[in-house]
Amino acid sequence: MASHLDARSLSAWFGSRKVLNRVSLTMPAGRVTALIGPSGCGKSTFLRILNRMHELIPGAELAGEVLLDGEDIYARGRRLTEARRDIGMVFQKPNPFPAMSVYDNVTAGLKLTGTRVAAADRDVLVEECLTRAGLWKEVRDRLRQPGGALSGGQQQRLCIARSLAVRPRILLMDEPCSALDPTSTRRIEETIRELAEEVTIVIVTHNMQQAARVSDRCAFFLAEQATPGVIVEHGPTDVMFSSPRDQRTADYVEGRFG
Ligand SMILES: Nc1ncnc2c1ncn2[C@@H]1O[C@H](COP(=O)(O)OP(=O)(O)OP(=O)(O)O)[C@@H](O)[C@H]1O
Repeated sequence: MASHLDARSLSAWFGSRKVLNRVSLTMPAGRVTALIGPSGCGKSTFLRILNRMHELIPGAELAGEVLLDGEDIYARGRRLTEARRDIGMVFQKPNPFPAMSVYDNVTAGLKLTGTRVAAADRDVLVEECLTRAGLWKEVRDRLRQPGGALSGGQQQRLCIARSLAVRPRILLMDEPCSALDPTSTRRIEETIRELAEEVTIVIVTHNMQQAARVSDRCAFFLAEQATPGVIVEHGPTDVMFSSPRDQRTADYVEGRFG
């Protein structure tokens, strides 16, 4: 069952510099939401707030609420590890443990998040996650080889499989294809579409074609003239691309700036 995520009036600071101002966005269950906007407008910061990674940066502050199926992940008594298990993250650069086997890479997150899986069930879990990440057929005969021996695109799908192993409710992806070639990019995009029914996905992308291909909804972030980032407009992807309400959205999606 996919979950929904609600960001309510999120503001963020690095030291005294405010970089997000009262940003609210609903990311519906079982949908892919793309965060788009020029460099430096706060997309990655917003994403890091969604799974409590922002607070790890020295000097970083935030205000607002993040509700996962109605429950605030920042509420007192909610543990950091709980939010991290429920809300997984895939980064720009594939980051498998290079010397660890493909198999062990998939199960690496279990211990870290305190997820128990009986030894007898691990083979099934590894196959399931690699299948869902669209990698099983390519690696089933290489499960004991190091993760670092895979191609860049395969490594990124291995990272997706690793994220899935702890059964997240939400998957955040920060420019997951920017280090990949076009073929690997298309493969990851297919994987995103296949996963979307079960896991709610939020993806940051600079590639407008990619946003149009993979997302159901889009949010356009902008930080004008050194003001903090805000969401100018959000809505169904086809509307954002074909008939945006705001001229700045139209200019951005048509490639006139950023
Ligand atoms: N660790 C940090 N310390 C200080 N300032 C930071 C830090 N990380 C980001 N910032 C600043 O916060 C603002 C928002 O950055 P962020 O990375 O969230 O933007 P972005 O929209 O994701 O950009 P890009 O598309 O280039 O990745 C920028 O002005 C950036 O310089």
